[in-house]
Amino acid sequence: MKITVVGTGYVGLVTGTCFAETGNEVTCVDIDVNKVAKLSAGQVTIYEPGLEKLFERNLKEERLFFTTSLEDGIRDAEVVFLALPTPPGADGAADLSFILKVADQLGKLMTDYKVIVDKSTVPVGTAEKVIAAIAQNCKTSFDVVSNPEFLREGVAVDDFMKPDRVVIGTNSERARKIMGELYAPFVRQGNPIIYMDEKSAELTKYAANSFLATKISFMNEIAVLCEKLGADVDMVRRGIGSDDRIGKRFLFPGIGYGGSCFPKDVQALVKSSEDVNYDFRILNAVMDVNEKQKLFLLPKIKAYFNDDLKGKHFALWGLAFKPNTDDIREAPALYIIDALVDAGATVTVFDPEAMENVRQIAGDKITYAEHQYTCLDKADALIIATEWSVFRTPDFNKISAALKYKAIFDGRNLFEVARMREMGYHYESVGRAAIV
Ligand SMILES: NC(=O)C1=CN([C@@H]2O[C@H](COP(=O)(O)OP(=O)(O)OC[C@H]3O[C@@H](n4cnc5c(N)ncnc54)[C@H](O)[C@@H]3O)[C@@H](O)[C@H]2O)C=CC1
Ligand SMILES: O=C(O)[C@H]1O[C@H](OP(=O)(O)OP(=O)(O)OC[C@H]2O[C@@H](n3ccc(=O)[nH]c3=O)[C@H](O)[C@@H]2O)[C@H](O)[C@@H](O)[C@@H]1O
Repeated sequence: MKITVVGTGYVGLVTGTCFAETGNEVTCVDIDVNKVAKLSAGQVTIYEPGLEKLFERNLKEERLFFTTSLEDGIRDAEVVFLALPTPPGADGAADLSFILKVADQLGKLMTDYKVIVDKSTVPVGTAEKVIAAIAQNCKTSFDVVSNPEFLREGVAVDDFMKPDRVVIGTNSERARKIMGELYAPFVRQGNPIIYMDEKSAELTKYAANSFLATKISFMNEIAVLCEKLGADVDMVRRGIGSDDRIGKRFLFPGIGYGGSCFPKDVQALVKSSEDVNYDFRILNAVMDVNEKQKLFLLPKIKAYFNDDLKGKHFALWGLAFKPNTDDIREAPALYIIDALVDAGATVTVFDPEAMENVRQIAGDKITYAEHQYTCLDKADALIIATEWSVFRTPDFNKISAALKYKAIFDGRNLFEVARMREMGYHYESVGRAAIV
């Protein structure tokens, strides 16, 4: 099938590449001229494990194309995916201007029937708005389908190629058939295509992200309680996660959730609720807990340095909002850096993939280390913000030799408390006994 993907960011590029991988001819459209030039020249523009191999193969075998021209991009396409930004507006509602602008352009350009797919995360009722925007000028028939994406960054290719489920929101038999054919290679017995109406599909996406964010904030509150009661959150996590009604995943406490979606999608669902006079109390609490959790380590760090961080120098391992991605959107590390600098401290950072993205926004406010151990030079203490696997079994001899104080503040509970005690570290983490 010939398809188009409009927007070649994290979702669009993975979507386009994976649909090419199942034999479709895919044209990706983006307004970012540099991005399109790099992609056309064979350079992948995001860090996603496993993407480069698929990308290169499909580019070489001429199933994957890139253009800045929407008109060229949609020509002869049966399906057009919109994988455009839906950032939070000033009031927290999802900003649909990117989507509706392209919908308007499509209405003017389309010359034959197409299925237009909302792949982006959009508020309930957006499909109707997209239909209206296209219909204003469109001379042909078309359908609009809601097909929310559930991939996680860092495992995006795997998540797309082996989805737990595919959600298709449409009342059009014609569109349903086309989408069923397109997704057939991705679904098997255990992970079906779930067909529903557009509004339910739109809400499913927000409900999924919001529930996952709720699990995280719940465990972060349990972690705070563990510290006050002298319990161990790792034990509690294992104790409750063994109940398959709760499940083992998304129960890891830390310094809060970041990324481009949980923060914006929880906020957008709260806003959508307010718009229909509903006060979504749980989600307001989820957001409040998460905001506070980002700086969970700061009081511990300040207490260790007698509430005076002026002139102190910190090594910070981890910048990306989570491991295996270069994405720093809403990364807790950025909030920690700001708090340390505001308190008069200096910071040297290291991250396996996200350094350039941080350098673009933080510039020379901080310093950047080429290696995780040179990051420790002249540091008073080490702070860990992202659980990259390369940080999980470090050379503690190098750490203790480099740090002025044998102090580690671990926002992702990487190390065993007992072991840190044995090695004589001052070790503080989230929801577990502090080693002082
Ligand atoms: N990043 C993720 O892990 C996931 C994101 N989503 C949703 O997918 C949507 C896209 O997210 P990302 O891919 O992360 O965004 P992104 O910001 O990485 O990519 C968006 C792309 O759209 C392009 N663009 C903007 N205006 C355009 C236009 N008029 N024509 C063509 N291209 C245009 C931008 O240049 C950019 O390359 C959002 O609604 C997001 O909530 C859903 C699931 C996962
Ligand atoms: O809509 C989206 O963009 C995507 O958002 C999340 O995926 P993602 O944000 O890429 O990353 P996650 O692995 O979900 O982690 C999100 C945040 O939660 C944090 N987290 C995750 C799990 C956990 O147990 N504890 C925890 O603090 C991570 O550190 C990270 O900051 C969802 O998991 C995807 O299903 C969804 O498609």
